Amino acid sequence: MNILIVSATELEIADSVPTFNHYRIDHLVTGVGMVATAYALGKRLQERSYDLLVNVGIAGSFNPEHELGTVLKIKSDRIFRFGAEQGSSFLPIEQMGFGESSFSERLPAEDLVAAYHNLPYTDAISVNMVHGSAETIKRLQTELPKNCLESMEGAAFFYAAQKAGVPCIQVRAVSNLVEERNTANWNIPKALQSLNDWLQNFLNHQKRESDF
Ligand SMILES: O=C(O)c1cccc(C(=O)CC[C@H]2O[C@@H](n3cnc4c(=O)[nH]cnc43)[C@H](O)[C@@H]2O)c1
Repeated sequence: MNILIVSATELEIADSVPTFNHYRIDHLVTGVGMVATAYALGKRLQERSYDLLVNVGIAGSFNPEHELGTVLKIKSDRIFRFGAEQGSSFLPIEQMGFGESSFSERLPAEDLVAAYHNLPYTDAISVNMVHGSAETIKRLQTELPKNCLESMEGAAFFYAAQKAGVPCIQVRAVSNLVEERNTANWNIPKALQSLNDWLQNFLNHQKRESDF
């Protein structure tokens, strides 16, 4: 199985580069945000073909009970607030007739190993502006699924993969709660450790399985 690992930053995958090299697995660092991700992944998929795209990264969680470092797989991811204001309400892009805002994982024909299946699923939103106002966050906690995560790339990753017709999965580790901005509460090292532990375990099992 020819796998491409996709992350927004070098930092998010740095600890796993020796594993990528060992198995000759490609990786792509897109830059932060949906525009950078869609461009970089779209370009790469014009140049090379893959059996599976794996987006990994850190994320914020809307669930205040989430322990930092928790690793989750993303079932579907939505470009947040993609549409138009209509008076005091919001008109989604779907209702405007200009496309879609929500995109999902697509599993490959070859079964994935237990390291993937054993992860809990959640949904996510992708934002251009990280939420940091207590008022907005309180409202979103009632609107979004309880364990919803927030990143700046996931929906664009699924979008580019869907456009190219390539199976795709997304796995994120919680680095922070989505709360009034206070980066002193973040634990990026813990999230990176659990994300990369998971990634290396997944690749070790998946590559061994595929090679038999
Ligand atoms: O300094 C800040 O306010 C800040 C806010 C969000 C992210 C960062 C980063 O340095 C990491 C960028 C990277 O992390 C993902 N991420 C992590 N937590 C969140 C979040 O709460 N909301 C949205 N994105 C988040 C994101 O996908 C970026 O690629 C610094």
